[in-house]
Formats: sequence, C-alpha cells, structure tokens
Amino acid sequence: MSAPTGSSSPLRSKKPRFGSWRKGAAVGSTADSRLLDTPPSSDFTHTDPWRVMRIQSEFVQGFDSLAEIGPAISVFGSARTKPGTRHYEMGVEVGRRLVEAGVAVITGGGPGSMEAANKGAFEADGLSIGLGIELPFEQGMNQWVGLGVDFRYFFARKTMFVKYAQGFVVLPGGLGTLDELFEAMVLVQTSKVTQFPIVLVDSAFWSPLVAWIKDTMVEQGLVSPGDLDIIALADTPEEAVALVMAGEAGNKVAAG
Ligand SMILES: C/C(=C\CNc1ncnc2c1ncn2[C@@H]1O[C@H](COP(=O)(O)O)[C@@H](O)[C@H]1O)CO
Repeated sequence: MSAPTGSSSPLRSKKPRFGSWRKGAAVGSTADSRLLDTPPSSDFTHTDPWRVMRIQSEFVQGFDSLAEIGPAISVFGSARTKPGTRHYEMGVEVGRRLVEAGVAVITGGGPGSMEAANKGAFEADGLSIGLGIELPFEQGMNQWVGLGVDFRYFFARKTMFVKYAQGFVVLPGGLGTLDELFEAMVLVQTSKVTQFPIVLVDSAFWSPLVAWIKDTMVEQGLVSPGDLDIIALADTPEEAVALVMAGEAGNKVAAG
C-alpha cells in the first residue's frame, strides 16, 4: 500500500515546525536534545548561520552604543594622511569646527585623516567617535577617539556612518574613501536617505572626478545631470562645515 498523502504522512511530524524545514527530514529529535547531545566543538562557530548571529550582534552593539549621540557628521578621508600635512591640518580643523557647530564627529577610528578629525573634535571637547574595523594587520583605534565601537564587517559599520550622521564631510582619500563616498551618493540618488549633504573638501583634488562624472557619465546618460547636486565642493574647513551644517544637522542643533 502506498503511503497516504497529506497530514497523516509518516514523513511529516505532527509537531509544529519552526523556521525552515525539509520534507522527509528525520523526526524524533528536538532542538533541546540536539543542543544538549552535540559534542563540544568550536567548528560550528565558523558556519554561516553562526556568522549571522555575529553580524546581528554588531548591529545591536552599534545601535546600542550610538543611539544617544545626538546630531553628528561623519568625516572620511585617507588612512595614509601624515600629521603636519595640509590635508591632516584640514581634518583637524574640520573636526574642531564641527564640534563648535554643535555636532559629534564620527570617523573610521583609524590613522590619517580619521585621526585628524578625531583630534580636532577631541581637543574641542566634543564627542569624538571612532567606528573601528578589524583588518588583517594590527591597527587599533587612534588615540583621539572618545567613544569607540569595533566592527568585524564593513557593511555593518557603513550602516552606522549613515544612520547616526546627518551628513558627510569627505577629505581627499583613496579607495576606502571613494567607497564610502559613492555608497552615500547612491543612497541619496535612490532616496534611501534624504536631506543628506555630502561635502568634498579640496576642490583641486576632487574636480577631476566631478568632471569625469559630468563629461563621461552624464554625457553617456548613465547618471542624471541633477545627480551632480548630490555633492558640494568646498575649499576650506570653514566652508565645508557651513555647507554640511546647512542640512538636517543644523536643524537638529537649532531644535536643541
Ligand atoms: C592602510 C592603513 C590603515 C588602515 N586602517 C584603517 N582603519 C580604519 N578605517 C580604515 C582604514 N583604512 C581604510 N579605512 C576606511 O576607508 C577610508 C580610508 O580609506 P583610504 O583608502 O585610505 O581612502 C576611511 O574613511 C575608513 O573608514 C595605513 O596605515
């Protein structure tokens, strides 16, 4: 006799199932018994489902640590900028002026322009935040970070830069800086974030990139001419801070 179909099939458990399940999977064990019977091993911590728990915990930790920071601006720029250089001093001044304007400063917590912006914010007695990232080589948070949060995953960290800031100031940088800049530009372009000023400091550095977007991307119809309005160029920290504070950050500061 063939096996009856439907709910009385011997292959189907009568117990309620949780999460995803496969028809015909072994029945007779419970989540409790599998947990308690499994021999101790660390192998399972390297599986993708377990990684999801770690990823989730990064979001929880980030949300928890940053929920109360108040108005903030994220500052990006090269990890390789050396103290004493023009771009480093610009970063210090950007950090200081942002604090004077009433906002916290968020950076990647690393060296170079991140360190510079944290230094300016810290020395101005402001909230100087570093969102550190685990890298293959030992790095550590720069000494000017007052509130630090460490991340394993770039994507979780990048969520925090946008979620807890009301605008970006971008100093000259390399691939990491461009990655952060273009992600923010796409979020504005696709209306995932609104009222989000993105200010690029040092027009001599950024103009060739802006010209390429205009002359090649816009020209070939790959972006709209209006997309160029997503970014603003500044030549001084004073100008950059004024432009970024003209957005939602300024409204929040004014509202107290
Ligand atoms: C390569 C060096 C240090 C790397 N340390 C970093 N620590 C924290 N955040 C970093 C680091 N490197 C890149 N980032 C992120 O990307 C942006 C800078 O990248 P770029 O390629 O240098 O432009 C920065 O905003 C960070 O968020 C040298 O010692």
